Amino acid sequence: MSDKIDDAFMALAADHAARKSQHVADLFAADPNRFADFSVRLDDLLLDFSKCSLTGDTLAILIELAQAAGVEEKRDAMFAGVHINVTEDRAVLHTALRDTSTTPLNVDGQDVRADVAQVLADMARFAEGIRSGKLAGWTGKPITDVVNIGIGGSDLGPAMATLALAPYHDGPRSHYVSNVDGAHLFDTISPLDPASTLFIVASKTFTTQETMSNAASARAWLVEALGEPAVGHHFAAVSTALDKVAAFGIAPDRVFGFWDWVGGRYSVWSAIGLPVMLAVGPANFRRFLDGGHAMDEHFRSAPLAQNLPVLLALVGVWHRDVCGYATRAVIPYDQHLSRLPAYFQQLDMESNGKRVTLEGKPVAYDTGPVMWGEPGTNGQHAFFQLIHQGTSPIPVEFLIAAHGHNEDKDPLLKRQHAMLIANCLAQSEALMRGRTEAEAKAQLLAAGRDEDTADRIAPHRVFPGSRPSVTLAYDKLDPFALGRIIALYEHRVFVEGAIWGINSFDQWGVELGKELASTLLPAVESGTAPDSLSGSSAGLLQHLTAK
Ligand SMILES: O=P(O)(O)OC[C@H]1O[C@H](O)[C@H](O)[C@@H](O)[C@@H]1O
Repeated sequence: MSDKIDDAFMALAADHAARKSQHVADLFAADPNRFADFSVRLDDLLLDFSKCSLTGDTLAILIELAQAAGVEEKRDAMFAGVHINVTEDRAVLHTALRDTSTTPLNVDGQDVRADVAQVLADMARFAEGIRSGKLAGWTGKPITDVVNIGIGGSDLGPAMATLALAPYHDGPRSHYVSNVDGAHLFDTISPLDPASTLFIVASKTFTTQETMSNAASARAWLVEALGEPAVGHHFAAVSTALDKVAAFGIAPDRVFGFWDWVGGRYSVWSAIGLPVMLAVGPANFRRFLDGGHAMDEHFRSAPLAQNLPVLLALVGVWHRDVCGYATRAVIPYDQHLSRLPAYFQQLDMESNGKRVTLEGKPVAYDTGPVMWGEPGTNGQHAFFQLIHQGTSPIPVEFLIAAHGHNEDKDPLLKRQHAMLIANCLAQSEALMRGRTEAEAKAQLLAAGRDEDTADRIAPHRVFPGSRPSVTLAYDKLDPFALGRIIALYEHRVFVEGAIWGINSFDQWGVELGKELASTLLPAVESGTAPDSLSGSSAGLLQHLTAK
């Protein structure tokens, strides 16, 4: 870490220490412009971070920190195709997947623009064929159900986006199978008709154990019902490893490629998005890409102090490294975003859950926090107790649309959307404002409780307040808005990783478990624990394989 970065962190720590007992409500009282000063817009997308404990001075130091960490230079290197993923020696160019410009973009001597456009055109042709019924199943029945078999980045992105875009879903029904637990595949396909089912085998590497075993089982199910020759009509594949796909026996015109410069958790914009395109159609998929591109342009051009991904990241760094908060919750007040927390968990935690710098040295500051969440209002009735009154503050990221999709259909549904907004605002307001013991007691007395009871109960009804949250508000969750939100979070992860000096684009931490699982499979099947196994694992293996 450079001296300038250390200096900035030291200045932030001093600022935090000096204002530790300051209540955010007092910051609002002191500054009538606080909302305007601590919120930023990109068209209808508004990021409000005024309910966090930052002041203008804090923000100025955070911007210096971003400059000292070289965020702008690193961003430009990413967009230019420099191999910033140094441990895998790869460029990081998911942004190229949503860019329609024709200016050449050379990656390792190859202009990727034409490749991207070609795969998108192939996907659209295939999607239109399936959606129109022209590309039918083996017996001539049109495809009514699409089952995506993939895991991690080959599952979470398209599954999240398909659900998010449910109001635009006019293609075949979508299903997602990921878990190696055969129950996932079995429960999904049992009710389906093989003659009208299409499987998409989605795997960047085409070696992932879960996906390969689910694909083999799905193939066997299909062959048993329709015979071997039917396979070609009921399978498609998405991968960077085209040689391995060919070995699986999927016809080349049903194979959609992508490239090693697209990370798995950044791949929903690539052919991995095929099931989304099948669900909502190529035009809506294009709008999703356009939304991502709009955020890319903003990220590249807006000054740091007005840059949404940069500000979201700086607030994240403030909470993680200066305030010391170990987790952050993402709570979409949008039922269509109910898979967003799971998607963000991979995006954020697989990217920034790192303990060494780009140079392989231990990091000097805490890196990625635990990210978790559930949709609102459900979370309110489950874990919000701890967020309001637990001993460790948890920064919350609220997402809310000004308009729902159904509100024009029925006044009751319009009212429900108003209730959704009211609940979302109420939560962030309550977290920030809190309730003092005197207020709690006065309320109890007003409700007719006697003095002794009020004294006894009041401490339990105190909310400390000053609990941080940001709110991301948008007009309506359409494909464009979704693309913008996803790209915003991608770039936020990038900026945080750049400040911490880590590689946000590898994932070596998932390897050891995978290696051990493949060596343990024969032991589980034979019931004999290898000598190298710890007493615990050997004991468990014996217990699980005893009969
Ligand atoms: O797409 P695949 O090659 O099958 O990989 C699926 C997933 O598995 C891996 O273990 C990685 O941790 C993920 O980043 C990846 O998205």
